[in-house]
Amino acid sequence: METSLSRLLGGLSVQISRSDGFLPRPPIHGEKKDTLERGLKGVLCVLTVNKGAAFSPVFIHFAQRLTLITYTNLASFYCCSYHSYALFCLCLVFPNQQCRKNETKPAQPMPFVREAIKENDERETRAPPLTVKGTRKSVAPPELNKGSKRLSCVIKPPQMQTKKGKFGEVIPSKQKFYEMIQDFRETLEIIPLAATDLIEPHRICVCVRKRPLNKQEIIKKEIDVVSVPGRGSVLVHEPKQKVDLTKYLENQVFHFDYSFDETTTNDLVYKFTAKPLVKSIFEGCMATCFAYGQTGSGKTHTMGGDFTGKQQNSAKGVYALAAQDVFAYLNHRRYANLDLSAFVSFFEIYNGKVYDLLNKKSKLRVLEDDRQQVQVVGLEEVYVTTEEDVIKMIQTGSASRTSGQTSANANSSRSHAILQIVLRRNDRATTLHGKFSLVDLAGNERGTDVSSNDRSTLVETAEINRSLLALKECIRSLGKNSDHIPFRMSTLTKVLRDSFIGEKSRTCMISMVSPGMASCEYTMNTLRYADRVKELNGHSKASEAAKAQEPIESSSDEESVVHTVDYDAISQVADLEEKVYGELQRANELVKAMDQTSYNIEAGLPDLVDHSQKLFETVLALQSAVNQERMARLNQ
Ligand SMILES: Nc1ncnc2c1ncn2[C@@H]1O[C@H](COP(=O)(O)OP(=O)(O)OP(=O)(O)O)[C@@H](O)[C@H]1O
Repeated sequence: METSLSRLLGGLSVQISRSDGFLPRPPIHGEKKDTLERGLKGVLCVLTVNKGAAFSPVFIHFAQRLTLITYTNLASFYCCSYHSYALFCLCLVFPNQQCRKNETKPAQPMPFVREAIKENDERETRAPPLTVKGTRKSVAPPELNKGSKRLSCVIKPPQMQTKKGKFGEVIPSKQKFYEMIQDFRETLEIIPLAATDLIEPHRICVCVRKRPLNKQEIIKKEIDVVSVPGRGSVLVHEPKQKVDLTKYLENQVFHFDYSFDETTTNDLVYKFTAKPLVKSIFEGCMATCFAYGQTGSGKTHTMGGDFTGKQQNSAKGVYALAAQDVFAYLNHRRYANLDLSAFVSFFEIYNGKVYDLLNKKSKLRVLEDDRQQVQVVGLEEVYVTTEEDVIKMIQTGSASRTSGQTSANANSSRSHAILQIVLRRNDRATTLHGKFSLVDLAGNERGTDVSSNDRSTLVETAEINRSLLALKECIRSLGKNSDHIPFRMSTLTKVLRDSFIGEKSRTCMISMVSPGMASCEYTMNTLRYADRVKELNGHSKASEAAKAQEPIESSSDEESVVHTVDYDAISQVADLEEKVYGELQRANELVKAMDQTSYNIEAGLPDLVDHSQKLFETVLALQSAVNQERMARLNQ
């Protein structure tokens, strides 16, 4: 059991989870009403967790004193705050050695209650934070915190708290929230990531990057609702309002492998995310680094480089930084004897179709052979020898990605862009040695946009939704070491198939979030998605066992969107449209053959009949799929 839930935070909704990522949902199901009726202050969740054993949360009420009823090898217990029912959050951690099997713990005095931040500012009891052997930093013994990835943010002791910040330029309706957030922030101990911090090896690494408020947001007097205390933690201060119009914050906390605040440079992000993957491809791995997030959250800034005005500085993006290291490693004595060469391709996937960004955006086909090897037929793979070569290609490709569109940003957010750096041996067959795919994903907010009646928007939405869901499932399957990887679910996962299979797969997802209050919902969606990707990371068996005992629950928000529209019907149309297109291209070839003076109609006839039949059948199937899709949309 994770023992690092050792911090105290007022007003937090605490996610209860085991160290292997298992997350019971909802954590205090069924207890809320009871608690409310009895007029009690909250509920205490006692976790009787024995690593690998069944997870059985036992809930007991408490008022003034805490009484543990039963526990088995108790590692930690803490209380969840649900702002409507309880106004505090309590998190206590006991060292393992204090707890013995089937032992009943004597009643503990409730040492403090810290209030949630409310608009009317009535302060409830606030006693000093719980201390362990005189230290105020954590209620957990230091050895229990060591190496933890789930460290939460720390409440500063009162003497360390700074004075409440001055209210800045914020519009009046947001002022109260701004103040509450500022109040909350003052209680956080910020531990930013440093370049000297240890880089832990991960097979799947999930992290979050917050961008600063941009000029437009500052002009609109937008408030920043995301805090990054460090050590992988991210907090979203969700502004809420009760029926009596009282404003309050719902503070949601997430934990990832790394969290990068708004001051973090691309260099530092790269160092902790993609850099370890570059090394892995020299060791024969298939690595993938994804930039995920809503439009405008900083995906392109991170991958393609930051902007100075309208000019993108490609040398400062993860693409170029990775290329730089590839060339450094190629010349490194450790890898020089492998006799490798680097090749680059750059393509985008829009509406499930692949376009070559290095070859005038020509449309490419994705084929799977008998051995389930997926090929992007005709994709230009350019031999590169310097970082400058790659930067030029990034610039050419990026320009191609957006050219001819009225809104470059809007367009880019609808397609996935993939830069691949491939290492091949300098043998006759130019054998593949390792591959690094760097992916700037389509904006995830598109996946939730189901309000449109415009078919092309729906198709776009369906495709983005489908590919992002497929991606999540493939990474989760990789984390579970599952035999079945659902890569056929989307073109994106098809072309990245070899990144999801085998021991040699490495994945990193950088989830970008916008800080503004207006983006709060999208930010939450992004963080939930990232959380799901990470959930089973590296602890397949135990998590699966626990999962089997978990009641079947409704899917998370971002998944439920899928059911709003019949995406299958839409996808079916897209697939058949693609097939008809292919058949027509074949027809073109037949026409060309017939143009030849040497053409023999008698010999060619069976082929013509066969092809015409296929084309006819595919067109009929397309017609029927279009009708089905229409019906599905009408029945929504
Ligand atoms: N970490 C950051 N620091 C400073 N500016 C940033 C940062 N991240 C993003 N920006 C700025 O925010 C704006 C939007 O970023 P960007 O274009 O990278 O978003 P995006 O997620 O790729 O959007 P889209 O999905 O529409 O392509 C850009 O002007 C970019 O320079």
